[in-house]
Amino acid sequence: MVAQGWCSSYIKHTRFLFELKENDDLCRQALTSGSFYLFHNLSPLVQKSGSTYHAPAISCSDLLKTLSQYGKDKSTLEESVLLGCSDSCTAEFALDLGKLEQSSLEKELSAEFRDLSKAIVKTDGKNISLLSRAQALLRWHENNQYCSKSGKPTQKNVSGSKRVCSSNGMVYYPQMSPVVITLVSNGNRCLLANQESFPPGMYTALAGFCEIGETLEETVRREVAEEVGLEVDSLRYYGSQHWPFPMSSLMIACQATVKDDKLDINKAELKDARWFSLEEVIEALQVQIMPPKMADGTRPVWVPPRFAIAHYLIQEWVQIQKTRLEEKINI
Ligand SMILES: NC(=O)C1=CN([C@@H]2O[C@H](COP(=O)(O)OP(=O)(O)OC[C@H]3O[C@@H](n4cnc5c(N)ncnc54)[C@H](O)[C@@H]3O)[C@@H](O)[C@H]2O)C=CC1
Ligand SMILES: [Mg+2]
Repeated sequence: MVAQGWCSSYIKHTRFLFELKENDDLCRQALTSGSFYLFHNLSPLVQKSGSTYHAPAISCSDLLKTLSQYGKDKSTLEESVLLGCSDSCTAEFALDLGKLEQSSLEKELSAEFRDLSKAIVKTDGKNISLLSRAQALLRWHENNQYCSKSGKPTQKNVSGSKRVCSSNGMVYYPQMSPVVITLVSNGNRCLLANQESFPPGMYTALAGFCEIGETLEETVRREVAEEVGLEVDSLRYYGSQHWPFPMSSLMIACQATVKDDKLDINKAELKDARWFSLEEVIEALQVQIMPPKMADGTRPVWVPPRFAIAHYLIQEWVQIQKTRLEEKINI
């Protein structure tokens, strides 16, 4: 049994959450003293402060007061999913109130439900990962209410770490799809691509879903060959990020090099792909997102903003190029 308030270190937090995930009674108890991030049909509740959004954590007592206005009681809390815990080990949950009327809820809570893909640009870093995780988990539960084998309903455990089929006991765990995102470099220049579905003028590193049975390295080699007709020569892991759009993905970012740089663009996948010099990439990193059209009717090239791992992957390439240049000058 874990008492509240005793844990402060990362390991203690992790063990606390581990118990909550699997122990329904303990998690039910944590619900009554937890804090809640609210959603409405997968749009998070946010409050504007200046030009940024902040997701308010609603206490259990405040939430129960709000729910009571709609004739709901504490049994509604069990529709929540566990997200994590605060430094003082208050369990944090996400709850979708999509069945209640949106505008009256917004008035009641003095905040708004905003589409995450739009709100994310203005949301602070810690809130972005929390809301991404919450939305992905809520969406997974919404989409997995029936067993794919028996067609019978599945039941969520209290924390939401799994669903179990009521007829055959099959256990379903929240899923995400691995995606590689690769910044290809030929030494002096890097390759950025644009897809039909991207906002106008946005260029980024090559991305692609892993296929069943592939290693990460195989996916990178296949995607680069498929999309731009190049053979990867070397590959280095950079970092990863959970990405909630359009479903839940684990973005695995890599730096790759190629020897040959003649592009053969797959037009079914990409609208355009180009080699960019260090100066051009530095310029693109400085362009605001969704820039207005220039005098000639085109838009300046821009890259994904700071909430996307692509941004940091591109920044790292710039840093490496700058260091190389400095080393050359110092020789
Ligand atoms: N966080 C970041 O920095 C960035 C994230 N991305 C994300 O990467 C993802 C993949 O990029 P794409 O070039 O679109 O991938 P892609 O090159 O693999 O093409 C997408 C196609 O792959 C197929 N596919 C295979 N497995 C799939 C699955 N599990 N889910 C959906 N489609 C699947 C579908 O036919 C789909 O049309 C996108 O969802 C995009 O949002 C893309 C660039 C930057
Ligand atoms: Mg792709």
